[in-house]
Amino acid sequence: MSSLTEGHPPIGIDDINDESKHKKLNTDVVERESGEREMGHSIHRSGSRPQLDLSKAAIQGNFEEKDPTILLPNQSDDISHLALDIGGSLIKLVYFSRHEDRSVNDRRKKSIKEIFGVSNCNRRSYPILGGRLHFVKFETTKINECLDFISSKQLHRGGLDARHWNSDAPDNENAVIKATGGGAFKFADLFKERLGVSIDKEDEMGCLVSGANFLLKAIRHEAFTHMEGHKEFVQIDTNDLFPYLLVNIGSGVSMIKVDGDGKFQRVSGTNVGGGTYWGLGKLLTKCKSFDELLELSQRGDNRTIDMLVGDIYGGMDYSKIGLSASTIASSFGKAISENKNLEDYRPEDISLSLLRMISYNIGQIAYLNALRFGLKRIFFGGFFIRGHAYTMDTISFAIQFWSKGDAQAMFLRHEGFLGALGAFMSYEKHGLDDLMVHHLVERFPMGAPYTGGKIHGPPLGDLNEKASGEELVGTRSSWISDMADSNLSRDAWVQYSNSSNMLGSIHCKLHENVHQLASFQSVGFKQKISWMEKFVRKGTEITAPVPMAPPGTTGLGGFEVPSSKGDTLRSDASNLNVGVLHLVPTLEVFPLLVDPKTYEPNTIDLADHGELEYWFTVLSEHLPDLVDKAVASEGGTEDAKRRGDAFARAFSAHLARLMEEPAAYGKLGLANLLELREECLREFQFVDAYRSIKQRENEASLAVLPDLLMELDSMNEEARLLTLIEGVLAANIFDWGSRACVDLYHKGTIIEIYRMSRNKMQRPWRVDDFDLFKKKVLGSGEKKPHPHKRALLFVDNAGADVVLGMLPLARELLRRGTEVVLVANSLPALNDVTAMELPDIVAEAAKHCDILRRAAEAGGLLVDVMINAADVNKENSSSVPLMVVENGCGSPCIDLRQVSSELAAAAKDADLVILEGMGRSLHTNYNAQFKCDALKLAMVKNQRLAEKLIKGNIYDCVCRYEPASSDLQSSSLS
Ligand SMILES: Nc1ncnc2c1ncn2[C@@H]1O[C@H](COP(=O)(O)OP(=O)(O)O)[C@@H](O)[C@H]1O
Ligand SMILES: CC(C)(COP(=O)(O)O)[C@@H](O)C(=O)NCCC(=O)O
Ligand SMILES: [Mn+2]
Repeated sequence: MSSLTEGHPPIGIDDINDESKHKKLNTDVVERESGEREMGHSIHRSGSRPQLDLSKAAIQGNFEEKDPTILLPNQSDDISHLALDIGGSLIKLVYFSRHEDRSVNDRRKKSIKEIFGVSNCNRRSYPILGGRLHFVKFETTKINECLDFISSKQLHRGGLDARHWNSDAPDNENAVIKATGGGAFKFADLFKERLGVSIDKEDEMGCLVSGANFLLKAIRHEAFTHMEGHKEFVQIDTNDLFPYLLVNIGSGVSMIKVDGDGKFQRVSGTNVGGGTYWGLGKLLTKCKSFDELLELSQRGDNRTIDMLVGDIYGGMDYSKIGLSASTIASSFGKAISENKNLEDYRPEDISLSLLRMISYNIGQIAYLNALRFGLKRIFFGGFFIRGHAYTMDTISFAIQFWSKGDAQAMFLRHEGFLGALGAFMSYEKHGLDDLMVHHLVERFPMGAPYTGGKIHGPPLGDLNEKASGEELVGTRSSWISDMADSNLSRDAWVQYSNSSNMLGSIHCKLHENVHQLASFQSVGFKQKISWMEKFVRKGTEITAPVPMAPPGTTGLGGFEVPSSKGDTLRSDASNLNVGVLHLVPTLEVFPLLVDPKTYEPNTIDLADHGELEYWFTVLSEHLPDLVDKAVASEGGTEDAKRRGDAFARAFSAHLARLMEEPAAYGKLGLANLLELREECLREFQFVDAYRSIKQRENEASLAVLPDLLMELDSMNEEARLLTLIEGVLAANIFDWGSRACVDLYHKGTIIEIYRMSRNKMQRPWRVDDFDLFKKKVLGSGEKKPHPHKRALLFVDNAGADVVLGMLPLARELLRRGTEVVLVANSLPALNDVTAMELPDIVAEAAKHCDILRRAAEAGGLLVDVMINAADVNKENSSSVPLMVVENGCGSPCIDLRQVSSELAAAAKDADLVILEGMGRSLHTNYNAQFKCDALKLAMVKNQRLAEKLIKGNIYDCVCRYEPASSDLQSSSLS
């Protein structure tokens, strides 16, 4: 909007929301990209970072410069494109980064592709690229910082895919960057001079509109209303989006009537906008930054300076025309009658009066234009809004007031980035048009600062605080050598396996007492040695404390429950409200959902403040234990400790931010919080915090599995089915994410409780549809039902949960002729088993069980050297297959709107879904309805949830069976 307001005063604060704020701009940029460690997983939604190609790295420009840019000429980073919106006040930058498919050579995957016919080919003539969209802003007065940023990230070089995106740019010589805003004209020469690129100018209004249309169609929680402090996301019906009024409040204000994609008209505008507030505010209050000015307004009282209706009418309302005494009659009007100078007014009051004046005025003009064209919906964008509650409330109030509730003001989370996004969209064949809501996953990295693959402390103490870049960067020479020495992870693993064995044996000794006690007990009861007794004796292997870093080394004793910031300014919207958009074209909606439109994954609504506070406390209190596990999982090295601290600080900062504004990252549910924690661990390079715990639990469980299977085989089918379900429920107690369970582990009693609940599980369970399920599987009387064709078993935890619970159940289904697909996480989360780990577990189990062996062979799970999955299938055509697919996520919960394409393919022939565990079947999907039969199994390991959800107690069980909706109809008809 620079065309409306030229000649701005210098502006104080710069913001880089890319991954965080950094003072040391140039070096940070390179640092943060250098931290990639191979995760060893096929990554759908990872926070992984690419390795930098450091060859021929050289300092660009003057060596004596404080923060010289380091050029990595051979580093493509697969950056594909960059687009800019250079406004009067701020430069907005949207760039895309792509990562190569790093999927590992997973034998499971190959056979899955054969079986389900999943292919990597895209039907389009050009593919939608998987990758990430980043959003960054700079002050226009600091354009050089922006150029440095582009240059250090090599964004202007177009990367490998430049030709693909822009056929006019065969090489960097003629590189062209799409840009909009007045600065695209004003600074074109500077771009040519500094970066050697030409600016391709795009129409500003067109960009605003295409940016807004993209966001409204593709981002689930983009638009929201804000009234009296209450933020509510609006579900946009993409088929009923137009027409609407788009009001972009930048330096100046544009009002655009939007009738469709590319169909719009700028119908009005005003020169009294964001630039006016900031410019006038700066003169009147001597504020140094926009945020300071906004913060002042929060403590202001505009009545000291505004002339109110009451001031004119002697304290009375002017009720005849509907004006109350407190209505502003004239902004700043009191200043005329009082004999005061500027210094006599509080800057706080001035700022508030100015903010209200401008917001009301814009609201009123917007309303008049909506009225003029009969538009009911008004979307507000532009950085003037800055996610600021009071500004939004003021505008909403104005629209509500003037339209008498007829029109609605809505705001956009990517408020200021509409134009830049639109410019990005103007590249031909960007593929974004084809993206659907389920292809996009938004992540909120904290900006882990890397040097040479190491994270140097947390970047943030408080989100309003600037990152202390200094401590992150050593001298220039050490910085370069750090970069060259970035491959530390292998050594760390070797070190870890040695030290963990040693510590493990010490702990074994410490726990010998518990061990002995357990065996005495079993002798005392004079029970014959059953698999359970063996398992109890193996108990020390399971409950022994995990090797930990020496106490106190993580430097974090406890974590205060984050408290709301009260009336201070919310953290800068652009720092954390807008994340990095991951474009994952392989994600799909789970095809067995009855109605994906009304599906809501979360069971607990965190909009309830009491609920929010409770879960925040739970997560905060779990943090020290999690950090210990995470640090131990990386060998307890100094580097791991530092990262542990950094992770804890970053996650606490997330919690604090969300406590302050729960909807800051979109609609917040418990699943989002649990996933955020895992993502945050990954950002700080904790690949799998519970790796060794999972391993030892798997081993202990596999050792007793043959005996369990024998015991099961001695039962009749009715008793067996019940025992199997009991087994799943009881084994769900092995959960390292539950505070109560972790306490049981530490006391060494978890196995006792497991044994107890397994030996005498009390039916009826709190939710008990077992008889219904049994009827469906076994039939009643003479009538033998058809077996299910294919069952999807969403498995949960490693160890007993999967080995002694879900695998035996899978085996029973296989034996009855049902194909079984084990659905497991793509990435680790707590102690959940992953799809990568499952084939080895199955292979081990198959050694002692023919049913599992044949099925696993038929499913291509036992083929180490894949000959040809098709042949294997032919050979085993008599066996129903057991398969493993990844679910596409790395969280203890699952959002079925975004699952892997292989899961979606496997679901096509499935007629039974079994969801197991608290995360997948209670926190999420408890109320999900499926087109096929569904069984939800979990032990409730949290007292509050038990009370709330099932009016029961901790350790109560849920066995919820819901037949396919068509079955329901036929049974109600008969
Ligand atoms: N950190 C900031 N620095 C300057 N202005 C800011 C900042 N944050 C929000 N603003 C507000 O945003 C306005 C610029 O909004 P923007 O949408 O970027 O418009 P433009 O394209 O005209 O620069 C400023 O005039 C000011 O009111
Ligand atoms: C993280 C979990 C959902 C994992 O449970 P699972 O899905 O493994 O059964 C669960 O442990 C949980 O909700 N924990 C937090 C609550 C608590 O500590 O009581
Ligand atoms: Mn779990």
